[in-house]
Amino acid sequence: MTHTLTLPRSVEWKETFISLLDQQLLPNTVEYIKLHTLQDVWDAIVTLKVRGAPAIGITAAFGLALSLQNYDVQTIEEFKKKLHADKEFLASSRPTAVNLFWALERVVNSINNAISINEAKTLVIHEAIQIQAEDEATCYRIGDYALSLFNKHDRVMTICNAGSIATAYYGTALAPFHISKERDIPLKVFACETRPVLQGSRLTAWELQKSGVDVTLITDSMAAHTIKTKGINAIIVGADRIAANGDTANKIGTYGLALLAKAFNIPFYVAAPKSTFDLSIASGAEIPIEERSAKEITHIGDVQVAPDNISVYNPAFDVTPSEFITAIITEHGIIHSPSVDTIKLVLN
Ligand SMILES: CSC[C@H]1O[C@H](OP(=O)(O)O)[C@H](O)[C@@H]1O
Repeated sequence: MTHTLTLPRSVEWKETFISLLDQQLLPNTVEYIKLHTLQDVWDAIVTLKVRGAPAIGITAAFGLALSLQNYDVQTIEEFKKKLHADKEFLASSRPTAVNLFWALERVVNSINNAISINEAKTLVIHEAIQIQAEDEATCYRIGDYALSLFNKHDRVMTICNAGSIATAYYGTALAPFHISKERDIPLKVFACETRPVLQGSRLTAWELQKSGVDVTLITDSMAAHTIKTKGINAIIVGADRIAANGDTANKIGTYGLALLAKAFNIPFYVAAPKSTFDLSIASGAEIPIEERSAKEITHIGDVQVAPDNISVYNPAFDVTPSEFITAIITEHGIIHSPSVDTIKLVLN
């Protein structure tokens, strides 16, 4: 028997505004806010009201489609100049997830041959809608491929949230779990809470529980003990930027899980769309790692949990070398033992 899924969506295009699920309020409050300006979109990305590489790219694309409705320009050249400036502004919001830059570039390039302002406006809106629609189909394919790697009763660990709300729908690393419910496959998930922003406890636990998936929440420090005592069969994570050799940037803590997977001799999978690959960089050494505010670590909500004036280091991502990655699961197929050659083979 199959179950019909109804998963939460991160963002919706409403023509005169963007409807956004405010992920900072989850899991206690499910609230969709209205974004009316480019500044609203920039703020939403910077403050993680929307987060997750594909969801950031989709929201930024809709941000351009929203902003152009207020352009006071007379020529297509002026239009293109303003759109480029808006693109640069949104590109300054977060540095690591390549989907942001990929989506912005794709929208701006969509009007390269436009000869009128009206034509350009239509093309931008169409391209942004296309990006979201394609990502939903992409995530389903990733989930389908990922599911083929698991056995029916596997216990799988994950970190952060690479779920439906981090993408257009379904998610990447969480897609197999959602789809497993559609197919009555009883996978069990162990979700790391993912300090400091708690995307695991606040978002993944919430999302999987809503979907009816068997999910157990652990703290990040429990990962090794849980793998040993709970018989974890595999680890699957999302990605924010993958270099040409397969080195992968993902939420901080991911690299540690990859090392644990090696130590326990269990597979470590990365689930990511082609749009998360940055083939312009040779290795993970070139991936910019976002550092966020100290308050994310010294406070939990409004409660201070560290002494005043303490030094803090808050990298939001780390890079897992490709040698620790068993396979990268994409919509074009599974890249086993990721390398320059195996990536080219599957993606081209
Ligand atoms: C499907 S991409 C999800 C990816 O993005 C997360 O980072 P953030 O919550 O800071 O945007 C994390 O790295 C996830 O794996």
